Amino acid sequence: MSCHGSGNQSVAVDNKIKILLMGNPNVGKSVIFSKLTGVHVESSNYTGTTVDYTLGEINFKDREGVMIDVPGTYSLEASSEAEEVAVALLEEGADAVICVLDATHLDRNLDLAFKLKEHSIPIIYCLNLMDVAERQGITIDTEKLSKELDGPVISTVAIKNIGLQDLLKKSIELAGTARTPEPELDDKDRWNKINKIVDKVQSKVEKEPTFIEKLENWTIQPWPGIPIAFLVLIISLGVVVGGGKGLRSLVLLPLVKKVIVPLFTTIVSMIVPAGLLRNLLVGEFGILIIGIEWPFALILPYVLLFYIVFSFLEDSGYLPRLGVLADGLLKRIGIQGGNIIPIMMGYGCAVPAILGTRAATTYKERLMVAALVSFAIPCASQSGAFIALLGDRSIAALVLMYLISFLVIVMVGIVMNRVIPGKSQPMLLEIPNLLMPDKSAFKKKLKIRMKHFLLEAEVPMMLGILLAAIVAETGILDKFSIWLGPLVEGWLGLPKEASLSLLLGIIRRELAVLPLLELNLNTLQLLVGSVVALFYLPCLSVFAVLAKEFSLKTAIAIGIATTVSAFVFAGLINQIGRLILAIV
Ligand SMILES: Nc1nc2c(ncn2[C@@H]2O[C@H](COP(=O)(O)OP(=O)(O)OP(=O)(O)O)[C@@H](O)[C@H]2O)c(=O)[nH]1
Ligand SMILES: [Mg+2]
Repeated sequence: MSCHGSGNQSVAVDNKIKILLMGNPNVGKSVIFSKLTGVHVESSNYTGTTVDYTLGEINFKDREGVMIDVPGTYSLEASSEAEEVAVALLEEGADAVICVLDATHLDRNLDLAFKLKEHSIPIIYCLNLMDVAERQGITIDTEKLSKELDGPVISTVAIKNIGLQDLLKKSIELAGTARTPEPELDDKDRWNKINKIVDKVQSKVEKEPTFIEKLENWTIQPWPGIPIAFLVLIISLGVVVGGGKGLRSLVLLPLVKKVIVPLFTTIVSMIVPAGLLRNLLVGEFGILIIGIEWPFALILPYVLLFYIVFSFLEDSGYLPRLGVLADGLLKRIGIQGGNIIPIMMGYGCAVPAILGTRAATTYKERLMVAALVSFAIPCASQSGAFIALLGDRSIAALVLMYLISFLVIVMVGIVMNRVIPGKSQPMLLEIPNLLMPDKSAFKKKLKIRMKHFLLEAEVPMMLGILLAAIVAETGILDKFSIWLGPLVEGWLGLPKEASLSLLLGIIRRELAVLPLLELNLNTLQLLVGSVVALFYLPCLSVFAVLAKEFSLKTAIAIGIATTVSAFVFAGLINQIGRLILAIV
């Protein structure tokens, strides 16, 4: 059983042992949870991966219980929505708390441990990331630590499943026992106590820094961090764009065009008589022709490669380092460097990116990041469509489109920073250790993301294509085109058939791009069409998540703002482009 919570709802669990997994962000709680309950939850090497709780069942011998993966928190004074969830869960009570400690940052982690001690729930301390601590020359005497904390301490390497069964056993044994809450200490006393404990239990041998440790330092300083960031960007783009193009033109397109499409056409022509139904199936916009080619041969390779690269960057711990380097730039538009993670996530899909903003410390920042992501950041499917559309004709046009997107992000950021009341607050941007991504976790993550893409994107895409086939076959498209003529043909300089993009773009963002593939456009028209698609309406799922996380009014306001921008910017590019072409 698994259950994902949302916000403030209470977790009622009848007669079962209830164990909370708590700790600072990025200490391995979600990995421990997934291994002990068998319920997969996302883990990543940065703070704030888990922004809501998940419930899973645990069994040990004949005892049954539930475990709850709680969002990471530094203190028990909630400073973000994700932390609010953590505090609410603790206040609701449990039979035991597993306090997960990062063995490489014992002092900082003990701060939360002492805060938990002020509650009466029994605590089991899980000293995780012991492999990384060892790599860094850190040894911790767990027996001494256990004495100091007056509770069991179990050392673990969660990703290798080391120590987790012991942890579960101890937690179940201790669940429900009584513990006297300890008095609250003021900050100074608490830190004195923590420092004394760390001195007693921890020893560190100074070693010559390893290459990874050197890289850890290099990647957060402007030199050589910025050149490294560019290198990472170029390699990532090479893999996604180059690899995607190769996969598409060498494997998928020939397979679809030479094998699947002729096969379907032959079968359908044999069974279905010529007419509307046959056209819907295998005609110009046939669901069995375009419905297979667009999602599987054009979009899928880019989405797959994007998630391979992104998941690698995510699990290696590199993304927050980019946040440090971009902090200065992002601060100018009123957001902290840590928000680079939801922004980068937006290049995959805006939905998890908007949910990820729950880790931001102020409402203003949450709203700004969510709006930026909905505004001008193309999702992976849309990028795939752009590469398919522009990449083959003109790489310069493709680069120009991403530059426009970047410029608009900066402009929108500056405007929102002025208009939205409130201030952004310094956000604790913790820099994780650089880690080699765990293979099995990586594979699982990729599988889940691709499954999600197939269900959430491919199905609506095929429905959109069916709609396209219907409007094209029934003549509705012609009427729609006449109606939109002044806008599409006059202002944007596109052929009237491009109206189909506007119609389908309501369903999914990449569907605002793909119909343009069939229209023989010149490079300027391609760029104009792409810019319309870039800003056009957020897709339905993004609209829904904006309404849920903020309000319907906010979702509508963002939708109107992006759509108006789509026509204004694209039209201006068309008019200016024509002027330039006329002069040249
Ligand atoms: N090397 C190593 N990596 C680990 C270990 N435990 C977890 N990790 C990695 O540490 C990172 C953080 O793990 P998560 O489980 O996402 O951390 P979390 O505590 O749930 O973080 P939040 O959800 O942000 O609070 C991931 O990249 C894990 O693969 C471990 O024992 N050793
Ligand atoms: Mg987590």
